[in-house]
Amino acid sequence: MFFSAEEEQISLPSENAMESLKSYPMGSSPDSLDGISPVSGLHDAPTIPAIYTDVNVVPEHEKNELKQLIWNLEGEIELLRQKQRSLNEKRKEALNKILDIKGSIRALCRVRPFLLTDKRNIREHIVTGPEKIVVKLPGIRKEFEFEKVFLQEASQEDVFVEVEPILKSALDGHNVCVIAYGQTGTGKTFTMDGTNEKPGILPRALKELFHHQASKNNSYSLTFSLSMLEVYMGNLRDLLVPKPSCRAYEAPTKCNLTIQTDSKGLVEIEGLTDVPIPDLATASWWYTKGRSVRSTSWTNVNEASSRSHCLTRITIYRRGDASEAKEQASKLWMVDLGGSERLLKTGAAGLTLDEGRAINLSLSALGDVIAALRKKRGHVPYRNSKLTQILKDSLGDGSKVLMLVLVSPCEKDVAETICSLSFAKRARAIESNREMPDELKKQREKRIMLLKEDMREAEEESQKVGNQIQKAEILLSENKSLLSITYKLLEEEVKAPMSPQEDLKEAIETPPTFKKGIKRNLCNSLPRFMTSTEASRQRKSAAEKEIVGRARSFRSGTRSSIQFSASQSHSYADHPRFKAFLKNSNRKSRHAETNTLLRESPKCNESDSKVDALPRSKMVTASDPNLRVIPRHRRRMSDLI
Ligand SMILES: Nc1ncnc2c1ncn2[C@@H]1O[C@H](COP(=O)(O)OP(=O)(O)OP(=O)(O)O)[C@@H](O)[C@H]1O
Repeated sequence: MFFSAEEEQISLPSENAMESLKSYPMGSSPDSLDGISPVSGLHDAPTIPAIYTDVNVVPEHEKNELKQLIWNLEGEIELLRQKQRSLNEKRKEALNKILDIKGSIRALCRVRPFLLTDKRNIREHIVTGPEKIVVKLPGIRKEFEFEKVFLQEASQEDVFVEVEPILKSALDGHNVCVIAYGQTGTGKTFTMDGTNEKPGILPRALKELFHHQASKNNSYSLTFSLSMLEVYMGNLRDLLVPKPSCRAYEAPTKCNLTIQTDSKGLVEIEGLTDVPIPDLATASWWYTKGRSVRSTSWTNVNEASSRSHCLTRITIYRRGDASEAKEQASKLWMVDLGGSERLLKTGAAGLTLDEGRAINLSLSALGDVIAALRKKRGHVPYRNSKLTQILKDSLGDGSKVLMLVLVSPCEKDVAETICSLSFAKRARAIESNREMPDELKKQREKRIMLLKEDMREAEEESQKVGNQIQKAEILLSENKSLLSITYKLLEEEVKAPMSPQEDLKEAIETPPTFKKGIKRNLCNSLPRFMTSTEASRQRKSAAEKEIVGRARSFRSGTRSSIQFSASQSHSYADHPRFKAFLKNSNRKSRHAETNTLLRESPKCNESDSKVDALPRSKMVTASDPNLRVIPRHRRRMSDLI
């Protein structure tokens, strides 16, 4: 158990012992053997004194202390877990309050930068501020307030920062929706999916989810699954089916999924593929696959215009520890809506015209639902479109919605821009800042700041507690391993108790061939056939080196692992009880070793020396895996020299 460097000498014969052994004449026994009755036959054969050593240096009280330490550690880990849970609750509460103040339906606006194909006007008709956007046309001035307006130079990262709180809300168990809305070609797909160089919200969200999953700061475990579908011409099409090469009308089975709502109001789409995503690589693979089969076509406005609403669902499964055994599932919807468009402008005809009509109809239904929710109307018209039916349990009570309105900077798009901004204004859940008295506005901002501070503190504290839990768990598992080794030793001891008399009896029954390893210089009178050969001596010397080496590595390994944990875990290493235990253990080990050494020497001269041979099964060999820890194992002197 707690070995010291000196202990390795326990198993080695001292010079005196060697001398005393040499001084015994062959066939005689030392005085100390007087008490043992002679066994017939023993005197006929040359009596080889042997030394037995006992390397079991784990006294009973130390094992009990170890058990106590494990018990204490388990208790303290549980307390830390409770603390972490309450900190997480505190953080969650603060986040909910922030989101409630901001509104359960938040609206942000992003203005797309000019593209190479855009015609730029000298006169600016769109003026943007951090929270407002003003559209100016001759005789018209329209101002729209938003929680945030992203200017043309805003990066994908800037946008994602605003999405993160809603992501945390999803991780906390809420159903949430991030919806990109806007005219064709304004950057909805760019914002949601992005490019390889500039990843959008969805790939960043996946990365963030897995980052959170790996974080040790959780008192729960997380798993995720992914589904992707598009609402195309009023039909649902699974984007993750094995061979999704069809258009909606070509494969009715997977292209016309049905939506079910259970008694609790939870929505499920029958037959929709839901793939588990154990890691980011798998998630990215499925996501790329789903994206690649989305229906797009060329229009006057966008050469790869999305002709459908694309919905990506990440289901978050959250399982707490034993006290919170029930698994919770929440949905994170990422919705890239089809472009809102005036059909004449896009040059749509035939199928594309029908697609545009279908998109517009469902967008209008979505607007109605959001407006009804905002006004807290008794009836919410979810059933008016497939899109709103699917999102029913993620738009209503307890859910959070983030709507990103994408607009074009071009003058030719002004009418569309005003339509999109009006849609978002209708959807906003709270009164805009402009309509709020200054005093109230300030109070609101201050409250949000305080809550953010609370959230940050709780997060930091929870992180620290998470680290403490991790360190305590390492320490606990080390101590458990030590204890299990100890019990293994005890079991072995129980299985094979060996009294000196038994040893003696067995020695008598041992075939004489076993005596091969006895050295001639120990007993000059040994017959030549009983002495070891040069090869066997070399083997034994190698075996002995291995024995010593193993013992040393075990001891140093054991100690270093404890020191590692102790130095890592401030809370436990600094704990007076733990310090005392380690100190005590080391002291006791040394004490035990010294005692063993003192005890063993006379023992060698007593009963053991009368036994000249043990069967191989009772001997410790270099290849014995239990050698490092065998209690009371006995080694014959003759095997070591
Ligand atoms: N913020 C931006 N920065 C750089 N390029 C952008 C940005 N937003 C959009 N674009 C570019 O504008 C073009 C149209 O964008 P995108 O396809 O995302 O529009 P959309 O709104 O999804 O259109 P549709 O509704 O027809 O699918 C793309 O070439 C895209 O790379």
